[in-house]
Amino acid sequence: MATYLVTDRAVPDHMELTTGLTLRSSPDAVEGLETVQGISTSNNHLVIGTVDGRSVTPSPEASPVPNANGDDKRDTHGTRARVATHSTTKDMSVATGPKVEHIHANILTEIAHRFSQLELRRGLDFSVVDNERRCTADLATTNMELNGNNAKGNSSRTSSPNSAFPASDQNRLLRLAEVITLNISSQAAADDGARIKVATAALELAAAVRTPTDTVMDWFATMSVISSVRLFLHWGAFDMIPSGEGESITYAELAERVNADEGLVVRVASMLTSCHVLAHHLGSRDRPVPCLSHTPTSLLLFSGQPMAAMFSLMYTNVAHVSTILPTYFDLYGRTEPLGPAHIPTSYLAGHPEEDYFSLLKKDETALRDFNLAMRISSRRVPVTGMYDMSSVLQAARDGRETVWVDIGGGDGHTVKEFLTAYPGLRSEQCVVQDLDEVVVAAREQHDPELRGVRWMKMDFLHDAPLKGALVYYLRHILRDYSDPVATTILSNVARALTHPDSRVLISEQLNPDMASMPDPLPLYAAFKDFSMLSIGGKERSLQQFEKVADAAGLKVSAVFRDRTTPHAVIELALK
Ligand SMILES: C[S@@+](CC[C@H](N)C(=O)[O-])C[C@H]1O[C@@H](n2cnc3c(N)ncnc32)[C@H](O)[C@@H]1O
Repeated sequence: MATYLVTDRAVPDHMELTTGLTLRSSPDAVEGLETVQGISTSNNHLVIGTVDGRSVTPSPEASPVPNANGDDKRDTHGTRARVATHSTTKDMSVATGPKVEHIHANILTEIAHRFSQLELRRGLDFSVVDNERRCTADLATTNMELNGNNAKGNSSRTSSPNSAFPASDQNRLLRLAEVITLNISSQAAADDGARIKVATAALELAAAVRTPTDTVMDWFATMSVISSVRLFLHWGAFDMIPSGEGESITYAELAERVNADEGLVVRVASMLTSCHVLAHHLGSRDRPVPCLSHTPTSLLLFSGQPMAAMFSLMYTNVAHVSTILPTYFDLYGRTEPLGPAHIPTSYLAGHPEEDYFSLLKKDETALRDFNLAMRISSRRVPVTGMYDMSSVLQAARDGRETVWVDIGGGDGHTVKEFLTAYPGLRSEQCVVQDLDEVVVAAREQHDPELRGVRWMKMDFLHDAPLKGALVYYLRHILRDYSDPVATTILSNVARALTHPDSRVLISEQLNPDMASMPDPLPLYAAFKDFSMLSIGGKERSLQQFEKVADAAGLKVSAVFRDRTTPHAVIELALK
């Protein structure tokens, strides 16, 4: 058995290498392979021959100069080949007919990958070890023919001799595929949990089968999407596109409305149509001109929409902050920011001595956007349904004056959810405490569903909340702060626990403990934690919550986890 190794290093001497190997693809082979006839070696380099000896070297009149990333090319015969023009240490020498060209190892990986998609006879196993940009082919014989039969039906879990993926990866990939299939077809498909499972598994599956180059290129594309969305938001362009059923706007009309050159609008909009944020089409039959129309995604980006506000918030706290993060950590040291002041966002704003919320309350637009954006998090993350409310409802029935104090409750949207879900809880028994400006703005909304709720100003960094309530509820509060600040906040809350049955409820993402975590954090959970870094906050594991609670004189008395998200309610009581 000979093993062929496609690598960005020279093929080692000790490997058993064979010349004259004939691999022939079927007439209807995957595009790009139809000319590949043989793989053999010469001078410790892998050699690919073509059926008719033609070169796959791109001619000058062929499409533009290819690069070492392996851009698609066509030769003079129209043969699709992926060729790099210059040799680097990462390139492989490849003979194509009589000529020798340098082909990047990634391209060979791609070729190997495509071969592997063909039905291979007599035990040929051509597998791709993607993350090391290496592919291996174990050949049962040295003169092996490929035929083009479809690999249908060969879905064996344990042995798939012609799989593109190493056996070690196959089980994981099949498991992910199974999660997708089961959740798509299950009765529970209407359940949001099933949808989340499908989306998460599909993302993981895609990540596992993509090439490293694809992955990195995607980052660049994402950066460009962010930049183009930001421009269109700033120009009010999403608002200018008519949103009625079947309505659209020409690029020229949009350019006029946003006071920009049409050419510029076309380029920015192309970014957005390419990733389906907006839709491009050729207008109506009677007016066939290039047009733009909304998609369900772009409708979220109208001004005043919570998602548009969340975009602005995330843009500042993640994308914009990234421009100063290296300098920030050079200056303050490579440690978690302690805050509340001297955090990356206050450094970015040119006021490092300020904390996040004092900066926010000085900027009316930013504050409004922030409060609006918080509605997204309550939609995506459950508010009710986790905590066992029986003792709360009993206290409400017993007529307790203050049952529920929402600390940092913003405009009261979470209290509203509890009041709606649990009619036994009366609005007069609920208090929302927040910064002065926030309370004033919330009161001014005169939300009829919050009539009766008591609004009180407080600064949780310094003050104790209203004393003697049953529940002190902190949703998405501690994660905005470092451990020392979170301890200060909890110590202030603990001062209000004058009644033996009083409880503190922390409603936040609950990360697994790193020490016993078999898998990496899901992307969404990791991103939420990372985005908190810029304001000096963090997402925590139970052990981390226990630590801050303990330092504040409290103990974890119960944990209520959400069924489908990493969110939980952690109940604390006096030690
Ligand atoms: C991330 S939001 C959470 C809002 C709400 N609890 C939710 O889950 O959607 C943080 C809230 O804490 C409030 N806040 C920030 N600093 C505060 C302070 N020092 N004292 C009281 N409230 C504060 C903010 O105004 C904001 O309403």
